[in-house]
Amino acid sequence: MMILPQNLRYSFSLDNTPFPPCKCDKEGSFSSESLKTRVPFIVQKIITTVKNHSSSSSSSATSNPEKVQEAQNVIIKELEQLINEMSDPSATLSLLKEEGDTIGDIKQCNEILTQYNFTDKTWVETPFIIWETYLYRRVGGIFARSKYWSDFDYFFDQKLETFISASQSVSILAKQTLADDIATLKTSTSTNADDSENFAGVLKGSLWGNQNDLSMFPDFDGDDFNQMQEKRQQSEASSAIASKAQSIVDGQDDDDDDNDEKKDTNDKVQTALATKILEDHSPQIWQYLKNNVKNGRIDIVLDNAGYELYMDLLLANWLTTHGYAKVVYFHCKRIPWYVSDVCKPDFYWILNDSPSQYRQQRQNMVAEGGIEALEVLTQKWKTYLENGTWKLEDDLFWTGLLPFHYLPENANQLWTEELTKSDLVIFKGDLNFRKLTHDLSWDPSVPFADAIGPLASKSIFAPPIVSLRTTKADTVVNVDSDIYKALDDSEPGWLTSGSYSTILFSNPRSDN
Ligand SMILES: O=P(O)(O)OC[C@@]1(O)O[C@H](CO)[C@@H](O)[C@@H]1O
Repeated sequence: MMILPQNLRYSFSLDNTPFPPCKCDKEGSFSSESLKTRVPFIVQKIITTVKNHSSSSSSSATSNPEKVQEAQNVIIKELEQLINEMSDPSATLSLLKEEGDTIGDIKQCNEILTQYNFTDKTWVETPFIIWETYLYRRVGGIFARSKYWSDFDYFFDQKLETFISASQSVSILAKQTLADDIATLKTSTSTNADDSENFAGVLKGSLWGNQNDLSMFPDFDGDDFNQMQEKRQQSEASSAIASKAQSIVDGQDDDDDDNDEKKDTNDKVQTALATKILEDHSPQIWQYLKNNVKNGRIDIVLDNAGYELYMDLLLANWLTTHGYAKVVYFHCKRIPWYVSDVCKPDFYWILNDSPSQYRQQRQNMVAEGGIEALEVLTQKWKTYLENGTWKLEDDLFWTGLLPFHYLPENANQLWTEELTKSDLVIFKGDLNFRKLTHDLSWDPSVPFADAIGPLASKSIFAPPIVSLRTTKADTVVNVDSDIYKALDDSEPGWLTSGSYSTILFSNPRSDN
């Protein structure tokens, strides 16, 4: 493990980080491909979506079709301009247009762009996390400044596809969850041992739900939920991994002196490759919950809508029903974000509309009794929202340009009034992980708590933090060097395939 010196842990600044930020300067890298093809494709798809919507959801739209059309043309022009800038090697990040931008954080965004001279940097020179976030914020501004399109979610239809097409899985899980709920209510015989296994199950369900991220599959058409899983498997060289693991095992007799050490290494590598969880802190999280949290406050910083959100709701449901959470705060995005991130309407859609959508579209593709179970569950979740057991918030910090190292100083209210009062803050997904770790080219063995800097600091009352992430970008921390090397040697593209994951925990409130 590489431990960072204290002074480097806490003194982050955008232009002074302990490791270099991930950028697009390496030909063929994920970030460089993102700038060249993946992200422009996403913007192009927004243009198509806008063209296909002759009117927006705005109520004034129908009475003013010409104005709507005019506004549509302006939006398309600005989006095309954005695509051109991304491919222009001399273009720098321009300031966001302020006039008419109603999102609420335009001044702060432009201050950051100016303060760190991003307006003098080309896209290639700008850290990946900054330009990519800037891109989604700029698209948000283009719509927000348009009178007739300001409430239009250009990703909405795509977002629900993963939920609709996962009807089998959703309905089976609804039935199982309902059965567990009833059993828990009827008896108080559930023991901590049962809880431990059940908790690991819902936690890992929420973890793997993160594979369903449409910014990595912008052409996903929703016909088949398995299509996305299959695509992931195509990028896995499973046999290569198996043979690598085998060669490590075979090599264990080579040198008798190092036998025990080698066996430990082999076991560790094999377990990681078999479970696909490269570092798993779930036992520590469970110990913390069991011993410290009863009727507590849990926060979940959400990632993707649709199927992933459903898995997060099942996790929250379990924590609530089993008495660990008295209140769960869900944090979602204010504006459409990284294609499939949850906004408030996506959350309400699952609670209000998903059972009827299944009735209309998927009658024959759900488990028997599954829709009824989903109805009961979603009804219960609506009651949770109504009576304040669950709360849904969309602070603008989550769609701001800054990594989370700057959260305590830059989102004071969110930090002091909300997150520091939490017993556990669960950050979902890859983007949240990148923002937690500043998206640097870390030495992979740097501990999670070191990489998140101030968010692991006792002195500012940082809460216990969990990151549940399937790996879809180049940044990795808290992964054993042997495991990292085994994958790097055997499986090109493993870092960004989403096939591997980490469950990481930092607890600044513990005495250790
Ligand atoms: O946060 P999520 O949904 O898990 O992932 C978002 C994501 O697809 O966007 C980035 C590039 O756009 C990737 O690094 C990352 O995986």
